[in-house]
Amino acid sequence: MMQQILDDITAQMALETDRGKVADYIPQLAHVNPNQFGISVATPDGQVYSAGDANTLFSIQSISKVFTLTIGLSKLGSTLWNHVGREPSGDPFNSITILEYESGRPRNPFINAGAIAVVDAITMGREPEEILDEIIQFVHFIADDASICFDYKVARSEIDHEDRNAALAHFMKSFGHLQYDVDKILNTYFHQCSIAMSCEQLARAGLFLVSNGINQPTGAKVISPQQSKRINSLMMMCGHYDGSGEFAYQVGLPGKSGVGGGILAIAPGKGAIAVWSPGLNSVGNSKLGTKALELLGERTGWSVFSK
Ligand SMILES: NC(=O)CC[C@H](N)C(=O)O
Repeated sequence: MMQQILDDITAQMALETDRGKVADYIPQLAHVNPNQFGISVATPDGQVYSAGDANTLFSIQSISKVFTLTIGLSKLGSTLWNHVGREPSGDPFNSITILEYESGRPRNPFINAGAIAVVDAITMGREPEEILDEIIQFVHFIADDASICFDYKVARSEIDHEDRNAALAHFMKSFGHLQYDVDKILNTYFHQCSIAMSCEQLARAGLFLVSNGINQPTGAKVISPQQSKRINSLMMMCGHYDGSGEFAYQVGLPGKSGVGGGILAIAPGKGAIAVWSPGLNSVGNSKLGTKALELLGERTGWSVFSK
């Protein structure tokens, strides 16, 4: 049944001619072939269903912000919210405007400024290498896969074109809102965004958010039930930036997108869905990925707003 749904969606996506636009402000991502599409669903009973290019590695980009938020919440608990807010911004992911009105405190952990503030919060005096080691080990733990690694070419490409993110970070620092060296924080941030994963790996990594903080197939206790619920609610409200309302309306699931064209969506109690197609819509979210999740929602009835 699930396999059939994924095969049907993949066949339908192959017919799409308008596939969106690959992110080119990170030159290394501009080389990715836009004709690719993959989808995987991991369920708490340990099954993984896949179709299309589900084993191809892609740059998870902002989906990594879910992982650093999880690390931040487990390390700092509710004091994390001294560093970052939890309201939707209604602005693009790299916008600077509200930062000035709100004294350098980013609206939420999923816009770039908020994710940079989370990196600052979890730095705790350490060098980027140490924090990155913690982040990648955490990803290995939740995905139950030690082969996952950074894509250093993508990270380098972002460092070479860092102006906007550097502006956000310096602006926050000018308000006293970042504690550590901006270059080091950005170095960590760009590497976390460069992590390369397949849909299968990403769907498995999302399983802890399906089952109240526990990855059921491995038994790994990742985070408390309350924190898991809260991460899901942040994904619902803020995971697609200024496209979050539309995504909630069309799909009805907590989700987090990245400019690499991936989306991780969580159907609590049912499954984690990872979808990837590199072409983006006008607000920087995967065009076919969003469409595929709409179709999946229709076929499965997996929306947190329906029964
Ligand atoms: N939306 C995204 O995926 C943005 C992440 C990207 N690394 C950036 O900072 O611009």
